[in-house]
Amino acid sequence: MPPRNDHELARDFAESAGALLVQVRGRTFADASARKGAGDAESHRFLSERLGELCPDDAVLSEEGADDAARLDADRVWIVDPLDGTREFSEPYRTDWAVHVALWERGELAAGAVAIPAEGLTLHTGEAPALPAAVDAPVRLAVSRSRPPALVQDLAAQLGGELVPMGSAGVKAMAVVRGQADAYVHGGGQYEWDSAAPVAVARAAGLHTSRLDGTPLRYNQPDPWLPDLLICRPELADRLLAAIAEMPREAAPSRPSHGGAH
Ligand SMILES: Nc1ncnc2c1ncn2[C@@H]1O[C@H](COP(=O)(O)O)[C@@H](OP(=O)(O)O)[C@H]1O
Ligand SMILES: [Mg+2]
Repeated sequence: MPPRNDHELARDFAESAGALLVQVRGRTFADASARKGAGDAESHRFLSERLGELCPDDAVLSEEGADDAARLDADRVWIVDPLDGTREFSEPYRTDWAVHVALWERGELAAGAVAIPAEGLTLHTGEAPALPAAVDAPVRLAVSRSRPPALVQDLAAQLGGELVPMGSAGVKAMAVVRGQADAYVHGGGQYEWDSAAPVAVARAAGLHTSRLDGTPLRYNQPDPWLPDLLICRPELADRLLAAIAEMPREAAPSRPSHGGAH
């Protein structure tokens, strides 16, 4: 059935790019570095073509594409990460990688989808799952498996919580939506495409989303660097924000050079 609205469009884009990535992964199974390059490039090309075909009047901000300043005057901008968790995609048998497709419309995220193709799962803003009931147990913090920020390790120690390491910003945010973790706390660097779709889906599911200082996450900014975020169950937001405010400030991280939109 053809998509009826922007939520379903976002879901279809993410799901079909994910299906393509599953094929790329199979084809390049023996060569991790070829797999990374082919995954990023082929998913980006596919999404650019589909967006151009189905939404020709909308602007696009993609991790793998050249940034076009025209997006700053556009009413609708698709913010996409064609392959989030590229490192995990390149490792055999891991399932923690994702495709992010979000739609920003006149100042706010209007729709979004996160596909986790290796699990055959796509979560989207048109049909966000109900949050599992809260349980009285140590807080579980989803955290990067390859570069866990010191802030999150200190926070877990302070709260008596547990770290749940995994790859991909989308997979971590969806772990909170799915009840596999209670919060995703990130500091030290990221771009808009890493969090736009995950944040859209998390909001639709009723989660708290903000910067680490509690201020709103803003998208389609001139500079897409958006270095920190908190996504958590709503009943934990005040406690986590208060604890984060007490943490010693880390030195500003050096910003990595970026070969795509920046
Ligand atoms: N300090 C940092 N600076 C820039 N990007 C970062 C970052 N830490 C994490 N990211 C990005 O956030 C995504 C999730 O990372 P992680 O799995 O380590 O939590 C990755 O996206 P990509 O895979 O699209 O590059 C990664 O590049
Ligand atoms: Mg990413």
